[in-house]
Amino acid sequence: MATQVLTTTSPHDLPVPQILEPHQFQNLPPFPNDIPTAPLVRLSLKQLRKADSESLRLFESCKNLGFFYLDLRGDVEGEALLKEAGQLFDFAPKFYDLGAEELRKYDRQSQGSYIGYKGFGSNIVDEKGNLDRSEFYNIPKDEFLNISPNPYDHPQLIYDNKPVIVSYILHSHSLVSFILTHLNKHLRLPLETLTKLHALQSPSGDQIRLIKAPPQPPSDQQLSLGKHTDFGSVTLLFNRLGGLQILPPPSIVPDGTEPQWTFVKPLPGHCIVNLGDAMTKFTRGVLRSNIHRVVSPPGEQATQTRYSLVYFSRPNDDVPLKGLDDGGNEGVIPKWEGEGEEDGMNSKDWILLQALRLKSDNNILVEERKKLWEASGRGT
Ligand SMILES: O=C(O)CCC(=O)C(=O)O
Ligand SMILES: [Fe+2]
Repeated sequence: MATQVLTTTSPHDLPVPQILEPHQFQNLPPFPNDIPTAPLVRLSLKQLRKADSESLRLFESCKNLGFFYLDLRGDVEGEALLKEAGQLFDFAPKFYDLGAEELRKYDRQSQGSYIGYKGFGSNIVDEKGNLDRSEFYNIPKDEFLNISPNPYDHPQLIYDNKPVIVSYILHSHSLVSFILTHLNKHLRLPLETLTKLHALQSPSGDQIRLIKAPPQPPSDQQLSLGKHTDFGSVTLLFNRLGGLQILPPPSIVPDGTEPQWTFVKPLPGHCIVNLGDAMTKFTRGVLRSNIHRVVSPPGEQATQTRYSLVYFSRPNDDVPLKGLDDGGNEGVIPKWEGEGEEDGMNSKDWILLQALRLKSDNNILVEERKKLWEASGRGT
């Protein structure tokens, strides 16, 4: 791969400490080396800062698969994010030790909000009406940056860790903006179109999600998280254990073979980046929001509790989810060819609808759950 020679020193080239997250990988059984893994392209943040070829690889990955690895090592901001992700992985077990009874006080699903806690088994995961096998806690950007007019309350342990949470939000948002800048360029959109739709200080559904999935009994395995695409724009994901699977599009599997659910192997020093539905809508299908799900970790890893850490970036609340106007720079985003004006639900309503539509529990009859699954459109 061709790289450009740097003639100036940028702040991103400063020496960086080698801290990061080694213990969290070292203390776990290894990811098996005899199972197929998903063909995510591995990009480097450091290269992305300086090499056009890396930027092009990013664009291609976002068109072909909508998922890629990003090596954060060797970059000041990248390493800061890795360090904070490591701190949040240390925080997660302590946080979930508060127990479901305590955390349920922060479940706002019945009030029509996805902020806070989602208990074990409260979403439908498949056409049979089975329930999920994971807990979430969603921490909203707006509340922690003090731009939410009506913040909810959270467990004290969250406030005790506010500095790392705020810093993780800022670094994640900044990394997403950087990725959006590259996509903006390749989509030939007017300067800053995408970053203005994702302004840090404007209200949005951006959030951190901390996930816990305990080991499942070998004789009774269900999906930990049902198949889905993310609803927002760009998702940054940190995994220690396997369990995440993608269903690759037919275009990238060998001719004559059917796409199979395939594990994404977690890599130390990297985050997994994937695009959500908003990016597909903005680009009328040029960029891909790929389907994925979470199952029990593979091999020996199945004996472990799986934590995972997500940052969901979403368009600002008032942004309509429809094709973007390329300002006359023809050629990348196809023109709207439907009847009349293109219509788009605003981001806030879209996220809320998607986030709550599979809400359920054991008190709802299986037949009802199957209907909810069908109505969600995820069976297709
Ligand atoms: O836990 C993971 O690896 C993925 C989580 C995920 O896809 C989600 O929360 O949308
Ligand atoms: Fe997801």
